[in-house]
Amino acid sequence: MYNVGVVLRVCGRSPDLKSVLIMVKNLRSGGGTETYVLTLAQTLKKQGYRVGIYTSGGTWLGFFRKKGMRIHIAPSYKNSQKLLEKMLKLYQVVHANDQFSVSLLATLRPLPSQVVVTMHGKYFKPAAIRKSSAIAKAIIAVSPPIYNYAVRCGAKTAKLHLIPNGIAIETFRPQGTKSLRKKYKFPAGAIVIGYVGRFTSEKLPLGQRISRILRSFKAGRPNTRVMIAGRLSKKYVKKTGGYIVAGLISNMSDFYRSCDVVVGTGRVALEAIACGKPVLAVGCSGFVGRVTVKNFNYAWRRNFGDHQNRRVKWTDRQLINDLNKIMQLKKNGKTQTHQVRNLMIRQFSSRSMTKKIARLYQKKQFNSGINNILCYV
Ligand SMILES: CC(=O)N[C@H]1[C@@H](OP(=O)(O)OP(=O)(O)OC[C@H]2O[C@@H](n3ccc(=O)[nH]c3=O)[C@H](O)[C@@H]2O)O[C@H](CO)[C@@H](O)[C@@H]1O
Ligand SMILES: O=P([O-])([O-])O[C@@H]1[C@@H](O)[C@H](O)[C@@H](O)[C@H](O)[C@@H]1O
Repeated sequence: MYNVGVVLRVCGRSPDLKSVLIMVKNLRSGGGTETYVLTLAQTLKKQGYRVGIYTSGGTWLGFFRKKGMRIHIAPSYKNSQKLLEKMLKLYQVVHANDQFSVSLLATLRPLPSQVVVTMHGKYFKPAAIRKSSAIAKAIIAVSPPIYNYAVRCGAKTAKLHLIPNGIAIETFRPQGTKSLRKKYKFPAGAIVIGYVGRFTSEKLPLGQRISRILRSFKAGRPNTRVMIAGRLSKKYVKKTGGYIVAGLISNMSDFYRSCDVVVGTGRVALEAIACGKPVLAVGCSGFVGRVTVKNFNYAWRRNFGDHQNRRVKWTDRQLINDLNKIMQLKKNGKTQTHQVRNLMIRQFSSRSMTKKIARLYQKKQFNSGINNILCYV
């Protein structure tokens, strides 16, 4: 019997790289980096990959374990070279998701050869981007502004790939329960507006501002209810009758389905669209407004308000006007929402994201940077 690896090598190809160690220093609850990692890991597993997660732990460790993830804990992350070297013998590819992981990988000797890095936001410092460019065979930017930012920081374009976030559309779908309406005893015909985002770091002022606007929007509208969700929302926002502060939610699809409109950005916007809801996109970098078929591409090129080359100011009035418009849309609005969902599903499913990423895992040669960007926009 021939050994498959030997046969492939004789043919000039390397064996399939079907095991991946995904690195993320912190597993914090309700964060986009964490849900990206979880979605990627689950989809890879479905496609036959062996997946491990290398982390120092965090408040979402139990949640990840419950989802069946194999976790390798390095309590002292920064100094965990010995453990990481051991782990790297068990996996063929390593996929880093933050700058701490890149820095740790860069201290190994010899350097691992099969490194892929995803940049989720501008919090990747320029030095970490240059390090990624030196050690990785591929760097993924999750949106065009992050791609441009990486280029400006000195990443080699031949290694850069624009691959948008992917959403598990089998979980985030219109069909299913709307149990939060029952839990919070909303009347049958209530109009429910939901805001979702972590109340930490750069997203704290955004969350506080939107919560304030929604509170005043609700006043004088007895049939309207507001639900605020996200890590630490309970610390920063006060609940009052009909204005619910739900805190951290672990079953987000149920939350979206319980809403009539969702305000959010980044993955939140994509997930709510997948659940068939009209979305008002506003994020750390600016305001997009209602996501429509017409502005869908514009919205995605800004990661639904989270990423932009320059931060753009917006007014409370813009958000209120768009909310009013969404409330007034009836049948026509439903058709639009359905069409937006179709666009989303075509481009942002976890299957299609993982397919593109798996191609990078298998990749040996680099294309020119121009090809990389044209493939995905
Ligand atoms: C400022 C910035 O650059 N942020 C980026 C960061 O995510 P960031 O952490 O800012 O968050 P996102 O809004 O993209 O996603 C939040 C995630 O947390 C989940 N959630 C939220 C609240 C809650 O109570 N429970 C819960 O599970 C949501 O379902 C969602 O999947 O990485 C994401 C993935 O590449 C990008 O899309 C974001 O643009
Ligand atoms: O700032 P914080 O909320 O402690 O942690 C956050 C993570 O939960 C999030 O997933 C990531 O995308 C952010 O950049 C940040 O690291």
